[in-house]
Amino acid sequence: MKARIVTLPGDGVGPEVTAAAVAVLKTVAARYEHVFAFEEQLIGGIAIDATGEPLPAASLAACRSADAVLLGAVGGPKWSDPNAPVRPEQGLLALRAALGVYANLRPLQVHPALANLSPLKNEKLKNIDVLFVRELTGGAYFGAKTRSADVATDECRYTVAEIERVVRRAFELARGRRRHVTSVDKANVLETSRLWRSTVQRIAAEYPDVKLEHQLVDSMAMLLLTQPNRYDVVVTENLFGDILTDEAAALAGSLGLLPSASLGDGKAGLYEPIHGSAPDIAGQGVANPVGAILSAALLLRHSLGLETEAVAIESAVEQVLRHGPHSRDIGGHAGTGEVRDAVLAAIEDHADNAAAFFCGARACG
Ligand SMILES: NC(=O)C1=CN([C@@H]2O[C@H](COP(=O)(O)OP(=O)(O)OC[C@H]3O[C@@H](n4cnc5c(N)ncnc54)[C@H](O)[C@@H]3O)[C@@H](O)[C@H]2O)C=CC1
Ligand SMILES: CC(C)CC(=O)C(=O)O
Ligand SMILES: [Mg+2]
Repeated sequence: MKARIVTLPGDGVGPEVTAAAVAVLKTVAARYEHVFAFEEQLIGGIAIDATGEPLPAASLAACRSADAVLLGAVGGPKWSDPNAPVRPEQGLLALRAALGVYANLRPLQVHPALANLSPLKNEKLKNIDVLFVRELTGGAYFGAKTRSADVATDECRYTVAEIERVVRRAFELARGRRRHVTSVDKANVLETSRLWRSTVQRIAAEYPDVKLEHQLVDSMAMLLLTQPNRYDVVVTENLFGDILTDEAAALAGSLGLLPSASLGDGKAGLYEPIHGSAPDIAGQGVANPVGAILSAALLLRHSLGLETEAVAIESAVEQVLRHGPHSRDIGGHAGTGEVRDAVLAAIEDHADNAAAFFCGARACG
């Protein structure tokens, strides 16, 4: 198949991990006979430096017409002055809103080879398979902001329509999994959460085959650590989802491991690791590329419909996590390039084995 993929490497480790993910996609294209055309565009701090804008019009136009967008990360100390007139993160928020990607899927699994890195005891880490569905284009990140000398406000606003569409997506996804949705809110205090909860309750009636439970976000933060294997699909609003998924990444062993897919109503999507620009390690060639590489797998699955190829990447990553090489954040000494090369080699192996199996089954020469 032919596809146009826009890459937005961004800032800090963003370019390092995006380059690894692009290398993986190029290997998949060569091996499985697809034609992926890549177009790199600016976003974030690097875009501010070049154009004064965190999301230049040319970048947005390219993203709007792409089959999928692969993003690294934005932000960093250079652009973090609280009084700065414009910030890199505004570019990412504007992109998510403009593309209408309201459902941010953040899968969490814990690889047994990394269980010792988790702050939890090993027995708590068995059978963890959670899909977070984070609302991505509403809530406090997008509400009106005010600021005077001694008071500031961030409006948290949700409409019923915004809640309905992401909650329906969560229930649909649960039907392909263990049919259990946990909706996380703060309905004992926040009006937006009471609207969230009553909307979830109403939508749940359309899915009688899916079990629903509600959980307040503060106790959910605790339960994620004490009973993480209880959860299947967790749906929540933007800010809560942002925080809970970084917490969840600690169970897996590193923030550098988790991918994400941001989807709207069409096929096109935005794919990015859940981590930020990691300024503390940027430029050293040591960032873990696994979150970005697994985001590329999600891109193949959700935007291009290439399930076999997505599984090939995921199996390759599984093999590398099992046998190494490992980057520094997960206890190894390998650089980003070494991990990338190991994943590329494992993809080739996976494809060779699949071809041998196919030939064996057909008794071809
Ligand atoms: N989607 C995005 O573009 C996001 C951007 N940010 C921005 O990133 C900047 C830094 O934010 P932080 O709170 O420090 O979060 P961060 O996610 O960049 O880093 C937190 C910690 O995780 C480590 N880490 C992150 N990714 C890693 C990787 N791939 N391999 C190994 N270690 C990794 C970092 O070294 C750091 O110790 C800020 O400007 C923030 O606004 C933060 C989160 C998301
Ligand atoms: C706008 C981003 C910096 C928010 C964030 O941390 C995220 O989406 O994970
Ligand atoms: Mg975050």
